[in-house]
Amino acid sequence: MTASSLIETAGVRTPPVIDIVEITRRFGNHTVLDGISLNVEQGELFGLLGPSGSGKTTLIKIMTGIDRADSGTVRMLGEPMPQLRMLQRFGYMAQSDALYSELTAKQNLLFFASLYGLSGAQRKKRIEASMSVVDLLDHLDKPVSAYSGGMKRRLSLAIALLHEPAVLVLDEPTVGIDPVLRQSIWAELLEMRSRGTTIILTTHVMDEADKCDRLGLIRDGKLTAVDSPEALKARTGRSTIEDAFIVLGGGGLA
Ligand SMILES: Nc1ncnc2c1ncn2[C@@H]1O[C@H](COP(=O)(O)OP(=O)(O)OP(=O)(O)O)[C@@H](O)[C@H]1O
Repeated sequence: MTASSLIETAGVRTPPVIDIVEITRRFGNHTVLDGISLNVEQGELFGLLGPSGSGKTTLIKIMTGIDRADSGTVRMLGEPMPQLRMLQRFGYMAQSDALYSELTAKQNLLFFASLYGLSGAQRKKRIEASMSVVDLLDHLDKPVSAYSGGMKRRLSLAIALLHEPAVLVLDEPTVGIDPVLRQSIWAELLEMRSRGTTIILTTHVMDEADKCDRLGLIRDGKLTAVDSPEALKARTGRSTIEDAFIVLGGGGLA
């Protein structure tokens, strides 16, 4: 770990929750991530932005140990990744839903609860709390095959929240979710952050980007800017994040 990757908190050096050093990932001769380094600190809400195909999902998969980098290192909560036992310490919501469609929502939740080591009254409480956040309590016993696309996204988010993980990694969590529910999900994310949860997410939605503590822009395999939304706007003299990133990255984000 580099000296700069440590923060000083009340005299105690706390390692970053995510510590990425010089990650490179190639698919064939296409270098998707080119020497990316990034720290995310405890309790931060960090947003990754970038044009479609810029490598956001690839970086997130490497962070969580689902994919491996060709070179570079990743630590989560001080542990080198990938590591199976870390599954209990972070929640991950993939872009494409990883659900068992022939099972009911509840059976899916019970499966992930056992993976996370939840049982008994705690398991029941957490299933109800997570499904309440995504407004799916009335649909617990429906097979996932009968869920709409948006309901599947919401169930995937409930699964990521199920074990109250220290770290939440969410790949476009609100795609396909209506504006009212999107707001209540954001209220919950902000509440979780205030309780100390570290949240890393990707988004194409600019008002969501504005709610993040810091943003990272990926472009052509590199992190071209990392800063708070306010600082990025001030630095570029633009009033919106979208315009700021066009200045910083030389292109649109969609
Ligand atoms: N398994 C793979 N094999 C080959 N190429 C891949 C693979 N996974 C990703 N890529 C390529 O890597 C690049 C980055 O993809 P990635 O999914 O990380 O982008 P993204 O920024 O998340 O895009 P979006 O915003 O559209 O979700 C793309 O060109 C994609 O085609």
